[in-house]
Amino acid sequence: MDENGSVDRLLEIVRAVKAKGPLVQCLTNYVSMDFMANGLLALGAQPAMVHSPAELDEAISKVKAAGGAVSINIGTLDLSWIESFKSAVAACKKYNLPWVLDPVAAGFTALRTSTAVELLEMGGCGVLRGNASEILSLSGEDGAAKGVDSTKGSDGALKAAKSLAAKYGCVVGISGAVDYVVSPEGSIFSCAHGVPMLQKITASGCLATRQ
Ligand SMILES: Nc1ncnc2c1ncn2[C@@H]1O[C@H](COP(=O)(O)OP(=O)(O)O)[C@@H](O)[C@H]1O
Ligand SMILES: Cc1ncsc1CCOP(=O)(O)O
Repeated sequence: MDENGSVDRLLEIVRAVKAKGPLVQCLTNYVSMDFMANGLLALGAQPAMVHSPAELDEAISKVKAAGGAVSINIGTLDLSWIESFKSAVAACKKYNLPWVLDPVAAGFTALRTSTAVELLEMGGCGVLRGNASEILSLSGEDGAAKGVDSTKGSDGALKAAKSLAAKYGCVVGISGAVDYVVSPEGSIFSCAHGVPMLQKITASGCLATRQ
């Protein structure tokens, strides 16, 4: 973390997560399901991949009661996933539970950009985390996404992240060589500890969003 951040505070948060073992309900893509479940277990959380509209309301009410979290990842988008995402956001709003969004490949196709924007417009997003191309495209710029990957550096998306954070009242994370976290008020935390090899395995960004 930079001079504004605190490694001690970060470690404190990691320890608190391990102590609590939060239930994290994920609506995520087929590519990352197993990797994300294992990554959450490694962190000390308890993953549950639940995405059917037939059980989302009940599941999310129980996640709320358990003090857990809901995360939405649009990675393998289709019309039935969109229905699930909207049901999940509606249930999060009903139970007053903030949710996390990973707008995978926003900007690569119009459906991905519009779906992510529609979900954000529904309200209640607590954290939005994407790569630079995704964050730029959500703020209306040309993010030049190359499929699920970014062609831009994370610092190039800082202005867009600030504007999205203010507009939707959520924390915005941009991953890349330097990971940035922007608060709704515009404070910026940075972590210049990118791991280039993480670009060589799929779903590392998906996992980062969950954590
Ligand atoms: N150019 C880079 N140099 C070093 N590390 C990187 C770079 N790009 C991404 N990473 C690492 O990969 C992680 C996942 O980020 P990223 O690849 O941007 O996510 P996504 O999979 O959503 O595109 C980051 O947290 C960072 O550690
Ligand atoms: C390759 C791929 N295709 C659809 S989802 C997915 C995984 C994307 O993972 P990440 O956004 O972490 O690169």
